[in-house]
Amino acid sequence: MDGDPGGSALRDALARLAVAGPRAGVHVLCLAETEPASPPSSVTRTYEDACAVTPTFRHCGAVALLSGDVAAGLQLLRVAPGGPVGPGTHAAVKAVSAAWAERFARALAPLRPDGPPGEPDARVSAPLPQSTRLLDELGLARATPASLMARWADAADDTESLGGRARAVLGAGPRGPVTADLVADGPHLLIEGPAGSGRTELLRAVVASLAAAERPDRLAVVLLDGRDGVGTGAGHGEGLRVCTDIPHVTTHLIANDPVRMREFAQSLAAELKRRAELLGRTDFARWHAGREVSGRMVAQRTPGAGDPLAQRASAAASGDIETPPSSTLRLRPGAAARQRAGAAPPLPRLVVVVDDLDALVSPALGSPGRPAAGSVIRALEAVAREGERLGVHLVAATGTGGRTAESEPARLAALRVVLDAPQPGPEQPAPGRGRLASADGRTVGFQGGRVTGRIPRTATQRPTVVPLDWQRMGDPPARRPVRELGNGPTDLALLASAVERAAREVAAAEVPSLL
Ligand SMILES: Nc1ncnc2c1ncn2[C@@H]1O[C@H](COP(=O)(O)OP(=O)(O)OP(=O)(O)O)[C@@H](O)[C@H]1O
Repeated sequence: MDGDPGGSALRDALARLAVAGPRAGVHVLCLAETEPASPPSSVTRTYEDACAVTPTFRHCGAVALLSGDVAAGLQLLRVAPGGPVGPGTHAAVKAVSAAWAERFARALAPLRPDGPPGEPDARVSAPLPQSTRLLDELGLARATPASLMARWADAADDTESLGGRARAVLGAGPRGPVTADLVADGPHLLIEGPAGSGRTELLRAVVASLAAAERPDRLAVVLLDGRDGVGTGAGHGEGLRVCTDIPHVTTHLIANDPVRMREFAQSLAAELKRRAELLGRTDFARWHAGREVSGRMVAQRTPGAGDPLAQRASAAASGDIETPPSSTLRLRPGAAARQRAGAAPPLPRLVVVVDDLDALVSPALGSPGRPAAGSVIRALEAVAREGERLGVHLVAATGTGGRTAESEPARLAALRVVLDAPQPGPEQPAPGRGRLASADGRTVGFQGGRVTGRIPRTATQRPTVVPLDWQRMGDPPARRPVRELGNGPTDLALLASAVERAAREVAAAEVPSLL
């Protein structure tokens, strides 16, 4: 491979795999210039040479030899502590070019070990970028309905997140995208940061990435802007309203109208009660597990169209009956249509996303929503306390300090993000720089993924030259600031449109609004 421009990158990528391989289940570890079907002695010699250069090879369970002028032959070997224990599978990778080797190396290079800190491989990490696009972190630079549907299909098979995935990608971390899994590590997430630190943008990224990870009839999103900053010149912009084109978003409330705020609080409390009654003594995940097993039997017992009692029992079992305070049982919007169609209504996960929680906890004197802020907070407190069992998650952003820290939504958040104060200046990172901490003490830094930026104008991107140490040869390609189209659609709009088309394609049932 000497003289091959892809060779050094490939060699470095393989050296990284020597560290990551056994954990990642990958055993392509050793690069060598051997002839296909080399005698065992030469294989052993090659292995010893490779171990002399990269001692970590010795700890690996298998070795791949790439042979021929441009590494066209691939041989997998099992390795015992003393060296290879005989030839393994042969494969021919025909007509492999230097460009292929480069692409292969680049594809392998971002693989990182996933071990606890303190182990030698935890050192392998890249510096955080100054800014990043969320779509790049999601691997959806060209968001298409097909790519989203593939993710949703994958989520349906995920036994770790029964009833729906709630996995938010926050941005770029030192070892790839940083994810907050509300099911595995939540249930709730609190984002703290001073004004201008990128809290609202991070909430938008959470909504966008939740939508990319799960279909809209398995995960619904409710948005609440705790402060009506639109038009105040406070730079608050559109708040969470820009997310309302995403089909997962069923409800958007701005805390400036006491009547609607009280209605929202009642409706959210009623939703918790409906879920509690529906689930009985089980919890959200187990309820879904049971339904998946008994799905066929339930389908066979669909009640007759002319039997109101049987219909009512079925609606109660499926959660379609609105719960008291109303003493009359009333089908929720959309429930009648679903019954006519014979489709089982979903019990989706619900994520309540709140911006400016502090403005609800301590509403400013004279703010229009002040009279009803208490009722909204009480409903959010109920979500914080009971949400885990009911499949309802809270993601809230707040300023630092003040009374919010003592509120239940803040106290009961197992996942916490702290954002840095914005730093002015061209060399400083963009807003959105912060750390994610989980309840088990793990902390990871990240640069938040921007989602309301304009789609980049790739045609005007020029090549960038970056000096690189040989130890960093396996890093992903250097990132550089993207130039945005001044008037094009935002990444969020691009994603929302693809999500909308994907939702239509999979015929996702609509989840009713809380308002
Ligand atoms: N991850 C990011 N990458 C690039 N720019 C960002 C990022 N996050 C935020 N910004 C920019 O920083 C500015 C402030 O962001 P944002 O409104 O989200 O902050 P905030 O903490 O909600 O503050 P405020 O509530 O005062 O508006 C906006 O101009 C936004 O476009």
